[in-house]
Amino acid sequence: MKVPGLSYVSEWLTAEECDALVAHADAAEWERTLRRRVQHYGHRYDYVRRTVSPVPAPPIPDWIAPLVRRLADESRMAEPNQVIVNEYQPGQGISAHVDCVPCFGPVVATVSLGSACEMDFTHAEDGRRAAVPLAVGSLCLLAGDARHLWEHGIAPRRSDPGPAGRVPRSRRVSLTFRTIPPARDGR
Ligand SMILES: O=C(O)CCC(=O)C(=O)O
Ligand SMILES: [Fe+2]
Repeated sequence: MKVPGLSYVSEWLTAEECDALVAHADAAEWERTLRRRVQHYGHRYDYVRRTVSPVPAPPIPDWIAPLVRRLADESRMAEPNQVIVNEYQPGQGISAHVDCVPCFGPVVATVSLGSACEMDFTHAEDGRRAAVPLAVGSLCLLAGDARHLWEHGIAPRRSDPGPAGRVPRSRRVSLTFRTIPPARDGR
């Protein structure tokens, strides 16, 4: 099953780039307010109110800025101004959701570091389902229906199905890039 509007770029980052990004993330401060640890840059997202928070976030750091520029240079999305770093230990996931449509621009991009995982997509209206493996170093872009009509989530489990049996997860770190439109950016 294909998810319309989903683009997947394998090996967008090299293994060395992935390792360096995880090391930078670990040298930065993790927030522990959710079950999984996160870092918010550019703008803070308020998970309770489900909107962009007026509470300021640290600016996008130098170790992430080259990826922001690269996404824009490759015309994958309008230059992102918000980045959330998520950490998933084996057994942790994220419940099915659509990223806030009015808060963010039409493309949301995620890179996967540290461990592969399967991302589950469910059509919010007709219930169609698709499981998309996200490899280390890959870039996953959600636009169109994949961005607006399909929910995405990660099951809180310790392994994923693979071509030759279950594949154990290890610690995964993801970077998700979003573009807050100017009207909201100016708050
Ligand atoms: O970690 C991921 O790959 C997805 C994160 C996500 O969906 C989100 O932060 O909205
Ligand atoms: Fe999301």
